Amino acid sequence: MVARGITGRTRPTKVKKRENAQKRKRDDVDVEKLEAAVAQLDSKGAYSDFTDLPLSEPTKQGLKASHFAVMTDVQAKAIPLALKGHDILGAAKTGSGKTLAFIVPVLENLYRLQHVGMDAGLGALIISPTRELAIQIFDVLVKLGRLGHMFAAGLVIGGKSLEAERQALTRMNILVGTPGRILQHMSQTVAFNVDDLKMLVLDEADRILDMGFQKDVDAIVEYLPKERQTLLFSATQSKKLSDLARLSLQEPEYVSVHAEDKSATPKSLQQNHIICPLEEKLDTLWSFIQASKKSKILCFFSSAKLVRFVYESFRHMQPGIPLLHIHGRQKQGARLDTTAKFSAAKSSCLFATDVAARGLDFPAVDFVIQVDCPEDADTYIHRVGRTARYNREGRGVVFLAPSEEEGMLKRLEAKKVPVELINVRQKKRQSIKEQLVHMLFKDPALKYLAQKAFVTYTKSVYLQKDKEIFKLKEYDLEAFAASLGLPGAPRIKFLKDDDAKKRKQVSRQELEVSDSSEGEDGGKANEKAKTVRTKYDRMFERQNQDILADHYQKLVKDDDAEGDISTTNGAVQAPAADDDDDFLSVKRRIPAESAFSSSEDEDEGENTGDTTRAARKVVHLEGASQPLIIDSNRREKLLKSKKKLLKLKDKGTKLVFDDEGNAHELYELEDEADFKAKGLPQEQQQKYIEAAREIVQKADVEDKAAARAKRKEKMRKRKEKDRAEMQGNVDAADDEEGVQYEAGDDGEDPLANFRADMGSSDEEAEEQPKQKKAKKWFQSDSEDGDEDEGKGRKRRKGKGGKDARHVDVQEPETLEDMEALAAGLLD
Ligand SMILES: Nc1ncnc2c1ncn2[C@@H]1O[C@H](COP(=O)(O)OP(=O)(O)OP(=O)(O)O)[C@@H](O)[C@H]1O
Repeated sequence: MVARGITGRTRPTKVKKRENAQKRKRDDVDVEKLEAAVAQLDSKGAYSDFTDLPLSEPTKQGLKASHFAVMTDVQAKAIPLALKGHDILGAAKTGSGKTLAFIVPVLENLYRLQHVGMDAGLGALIISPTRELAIQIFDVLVKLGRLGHMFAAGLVIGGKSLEAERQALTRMNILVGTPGRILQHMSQTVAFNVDDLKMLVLDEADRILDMGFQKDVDAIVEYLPKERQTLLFSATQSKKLSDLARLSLQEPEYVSVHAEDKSATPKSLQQNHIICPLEEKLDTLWSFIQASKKSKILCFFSSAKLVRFVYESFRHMQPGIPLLHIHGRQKQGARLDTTAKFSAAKSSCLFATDVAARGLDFPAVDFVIQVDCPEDADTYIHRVGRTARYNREGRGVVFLAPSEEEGMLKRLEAKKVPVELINVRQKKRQSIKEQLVHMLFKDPALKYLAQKAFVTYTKSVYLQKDKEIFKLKEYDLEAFAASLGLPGAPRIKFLKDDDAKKRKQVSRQELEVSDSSEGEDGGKANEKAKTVRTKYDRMFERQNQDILADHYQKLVKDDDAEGDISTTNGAVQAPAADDDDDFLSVKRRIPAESAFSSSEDEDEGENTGDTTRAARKVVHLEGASQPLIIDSNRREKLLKSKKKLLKLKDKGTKLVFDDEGNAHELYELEDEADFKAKGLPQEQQQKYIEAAREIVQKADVEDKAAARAKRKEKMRKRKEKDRAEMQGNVDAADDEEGVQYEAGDDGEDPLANFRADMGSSDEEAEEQPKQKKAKKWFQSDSEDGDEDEGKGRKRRKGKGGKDARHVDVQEPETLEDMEALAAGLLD
């Protein structure tokens, strides 16, 4: 047999061509003899050894080399039937050798058909529910066929390059794989030819045919020829007609070797159960492991997260036995590594999900501990079947919560599984709760894992079909969370949703009641209607909060936890109005700004339940007469801004100092007695006004004289300057020949006009450069915009000299100026 390991497990053949040809000749002779022998075979005969059966030389050699001599019951019954080409529905206890019961017929039937070589195509397809089991089957196939068989066998389980598998698939005669990957190749690999398939085998058939694989398996079967032999094997076989129809079984033979047995599990298996509340599971498991450090233990949990949490936390506590873990979310390499390690180990503890429950043949497992209750009796049987295999001894212990006991035992009894109650020695039970709390406190990742473990466990229980066993309300989830080291039970969305749905129903019913009883009890009904979810409830429901972040935990008051717990206790409660208030009244922390506050005091007494009032605070500012009340976010921010705070402080007062250096306010009130001694108030007022007027008049005369002197001086300077300029211009004109000033129509020099104006009035001449400014004062809006008129005025002025209506004025500076200006305008 050539095991062309599609997954890299290659065993190259170096048989020479000549030797091959000789072998084929020999095989042909063998096949003829074998066909005749099989035809003679009594399919229901009593055979005990493999040698009793008409098997090919290579198979015989393979069996011998693997030390398989005596057949197990299932092998003795199933192999003769299968050799004769019957479809088989085989059920036998765990560890009873079902694998050989289908591997031997596969090798033999294809051998007799000489379905071998590249051109033959796929002759047999073996489907397994898990990768690990597929690998195990492939190994048995290789082991048995390695001596002399010429088949090419392959393994397709995913996790490897699809392309590499494609290349090898076309040459395969026997293929082992998982449903998903097989279907992928059937639909995508063009050269994968299954048209001539002779045998289809389903190991753990009940699992492969159930909901999880239904679609894939149906699709695979569609690709296969109807004329084929089909073998189904499992420890827990269903005989559903619908399943048989789906697989086109033709008059199948039922091989149920242990159907008459008292027990559905191996006799060498000792089975017990203990009553263990959820919150005591980890303590009990830890104590058990501590007491069995030399054993090989396999522990089953209901979720991958729980497996990871227990593995990680127990590892931290150094149990003194090698720990391993396996679950479906691990990478293929890690899973294979773990199975190999556990198989090879003498003492070890493997934490696993049900991915390791079926078919895996770990040698010499001492204990199977079902820490989480299995979903049904079949799962129990498969799990516990990892020990006491092929007549070896083994022990199974299942932990049952008080609420699970009755239901589970009933199911086990119905399946003929004898389980005996034992007690845990309380003296030997160690509590690891404190250690877990400490570890979770130090390691947030572990805490997160614990939260996830809690949620997935709760979810798995919630989703269990058998409600006679799994009653979520009966578990103390708070205590369970505490036993994982968690400070409280994480809020669970599906419970919350469930709760919300129930609450909705309750409130709807209440509303209906209130509608019908309106008028009678309307007020009360309204009050009840208020208990419908608030926007905060809805807000929290919107979050993806399978697990809540810490700050949510703090924000969400205990009502949420109570909500969950109340569900578990069977009481459906609408949240109390107070709870909402609790959420709203999260106290605001106000930073102490010592630089600005001389004293601070919490105004707790003002807490009226209103958000802002609840956080009210009074701050006394230095230099402020009024205390500052902080009762809003805006005011809180104000405390941080020095600039804004300055505005709140009082303004300073201006002081004057007397000769002795004493400070006085600018306006100080006179002593009343002194004031009265000076006479009546009216007389004093009159006197004050007269004195003030005298001072003002005197000051006015002085001011006017000073202003006049200043003006005269200014005028004198200007005249001197103009005279000097005039003199300079004339000299320049005399010097420069050809430069003529253009005369007006009347022959006047334009500059002459200008000079004449200057000479006409000293005052006007003085203000000439300030014309524009003068205009500003007296020009009306209309004049300002009337450009044409201004031009016309200039024209008139240019032609006829000075405009009669035009008065050039200077900006008035004193009262006298104003008077002079007014007089000029009137003229
Ligand atoms: N005829 C035999 N003689 C000796 N050992 C055998 C024989 N048949 C099977 N065994 C051994 O018995 C063990 C269990 O076999 P196998 O895994 O086929 O059991 P199974 O019935 O498929 O169990 P499960 O239901 O758990 O899948 C294996 O270790 C196998 O090597």
